[in-house]
Amino acid sequence: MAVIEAADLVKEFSRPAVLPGRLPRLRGLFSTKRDTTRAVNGVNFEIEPGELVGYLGPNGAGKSTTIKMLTGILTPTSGVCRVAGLEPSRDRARNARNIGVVFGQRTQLWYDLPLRDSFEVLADLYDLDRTTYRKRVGLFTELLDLSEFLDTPVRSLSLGQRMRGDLVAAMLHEPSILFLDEPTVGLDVVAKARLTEFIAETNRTQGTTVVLTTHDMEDVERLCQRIIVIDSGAVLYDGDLSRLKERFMPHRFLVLTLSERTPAVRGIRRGVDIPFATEVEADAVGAVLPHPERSVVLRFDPREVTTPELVARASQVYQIDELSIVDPRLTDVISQLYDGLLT
Ligand SMILES: Nc1ncnc2c1ncn2[C@@H]1O[C@H](COP(=O)(O)OP(=O)(O)OP(=O)(O)O)[C@@H](O)[C@H]1O
Repeated sequence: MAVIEAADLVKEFSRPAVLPGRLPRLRGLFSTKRDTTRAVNGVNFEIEPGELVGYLGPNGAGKSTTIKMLTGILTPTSGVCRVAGLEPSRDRARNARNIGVVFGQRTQLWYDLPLRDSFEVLADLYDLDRTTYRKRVGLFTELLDLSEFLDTPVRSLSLGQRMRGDLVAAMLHEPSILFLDEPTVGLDVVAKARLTEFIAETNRTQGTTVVLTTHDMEDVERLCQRIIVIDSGAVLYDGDLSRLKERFMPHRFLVLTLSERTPAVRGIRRGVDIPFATEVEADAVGAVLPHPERSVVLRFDPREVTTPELVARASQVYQIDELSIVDPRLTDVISQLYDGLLT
């Protein structure tokens, strides 16, 4: 049975209309006109216990608004959401016991207190006994490499340390559901790797259900089996990441660096026809090529031609120094989805 459900979920924000003319703010005070934004526009999905789902979409798509409804911070305008059987906005306190939340843009830790004190306050809030509290703080801070910062005031922590602190705070009561809204934004590669490893491990070993919003496709590739993509408040795609890739990214790239001895490298490239492969611009692979002036990028579909076959054919035509196979980037497919280019 689904642990998180959204059924025809809608959220509208309304505010006094901005009126034309002089002193618009003052005029707004006396006007009954309002502007309405439909941030979430009839969203439906069901998430099963133990799933790790990426909730993706361009800026302003309605991701955070959905998460805020699922955490009980916002009340839906219409439709329903349920989290572990509860309607979050009606049962906020009980819902809070089942969920952990991290908003990457905002901390739930007390800025002037040492990290440890924030954890203590939260432990009191959740009625944790001392032994459980110590065990969990010990375990989580060790896993997230945070033990040496327990006595540092939050305001003196780096962004990565603070974010890891936020994750510990969200996990102290061992919630069965985690909502992570851009948890890796602004982190360096090491901090990001530590955080994503922790999330994956928690999902794997504890069976924690995780809903993750992010703009970072590396996080998505590393963590999510399933993605829900929304735009303008409505679901564009809901399904397995691997199926999305099979459907929209079946091709691969063979990148050849031609030998310097190849006479008139660029001349030779023109008009060459290799069956089952199409020569494309170097930027199609999305990586910096070490020798762009003598590189050839061939796009091919592995269902039509195997890599050894293609390499054999290419070597009949080119003198090759090096070659590599590159997968297309998820980020390209996702942006095409956002742009309505994929159906
Ligand atoms: N409190 C609010 N009052 C009015 N409009 C709001 C409010 N919160 C969000 N919105 C609007 O609702 C829409 C969806 O915003 P939301 O923050 O959910 O998007 P998002 O997908 O999380 O975007 P981002 O990736 O930029 O964080 C946007 O047009 C935003 O301006």
